[in-house]
Amino acid sequence: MILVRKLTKRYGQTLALDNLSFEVRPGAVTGFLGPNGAGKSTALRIILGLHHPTSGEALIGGRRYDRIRHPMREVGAVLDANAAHPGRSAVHHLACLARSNRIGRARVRAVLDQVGLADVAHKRVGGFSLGMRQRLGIAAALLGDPAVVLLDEPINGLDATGIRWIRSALRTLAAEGRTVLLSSHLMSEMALTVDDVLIIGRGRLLAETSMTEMRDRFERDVLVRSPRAADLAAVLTGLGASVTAVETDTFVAAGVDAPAIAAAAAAAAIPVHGLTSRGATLEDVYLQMTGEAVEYRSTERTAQS
Ligand SMILES: Nc1ncnc2c1ncn2[C@@H]1O[C@H](COP(=O)(O)OP(=O)(O)OP(=O)(O)O)[C@@H](O)[C@H]1O
Repeated sequence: MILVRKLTKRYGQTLALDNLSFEVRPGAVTGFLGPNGAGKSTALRIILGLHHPTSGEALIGGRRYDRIRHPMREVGAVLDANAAHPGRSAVHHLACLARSNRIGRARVRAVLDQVGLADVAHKRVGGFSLGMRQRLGIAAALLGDPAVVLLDEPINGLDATGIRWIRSALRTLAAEGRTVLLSSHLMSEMALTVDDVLIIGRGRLLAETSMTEMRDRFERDVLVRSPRAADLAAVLTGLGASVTAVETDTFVAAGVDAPAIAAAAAAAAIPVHGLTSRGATLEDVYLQMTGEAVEYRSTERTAQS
């Protein structure tokens, strides 16, 4: 569990975090989303004790990072996929980290297996692709078998195979009961990856919600096509939906989602030729939210100057 309470961080004139509070629960993948400069890295660095907040605090399992006796055993982080020295082999890199953190050598082999790098364990990191370096970063983060895992932009720049691998690795970590927090500036990267989402803009929390709730809130109605449109419309009205005819074979249903329409049509043996969920896409909603945050900030700045 990560708890961030009233975190404020100033860098000179820049207010990077502005009274930011949120919680990240165990057993789920949480996305930390915001445009460039929103304050994501600053918050992650404060959680990891690398930067000091101007005020407020960040707690991991109830304690500040600098009060944790064996940090690698409680929290693992991947801030930079290029953190390993290019001249070292993967196994050497991990063995050094394990030794300096008093972690048994057996964990090195275990994490290499876990991230699928066992076959290239003795190869120099300099020859690794970005996807392999990202896996090595995750292996390093998992060395101490921590309950909390933080990743800064882990998907950025990866190819489709790398993205698929990261997604399933994060799902596994969450299913093991760990707290998993990853940052990104792209909603498209988060939509298929995370359970919960925190959206920040200009250092402020804009939304703290689940992906399911985001979808439910913004996918508004369904365009339905059926050769027996009138019959299907009557069935859906009976279920409490409101229906507006568009053409003889097409109508719009609100208050009922596409899976429920499909199920109702199947139960009544009515053929369906098309179901299209409509409304703002997650990307639209995100851009609208963060765009407003940018506008708010520019007004504030003008007022101050
Ligand atoms: N060490 C620093 N000194 C001065 N200003 C900084 C420092 N680190 C961050 N900032 C500023 O604080 C704000 C938040 O930056 P931060 O890097 O945390 O955002 P971010 O959401 O991680 O962005 P990105 O997606 O671009 O990495 C920005 O205005 C940035 O310029």
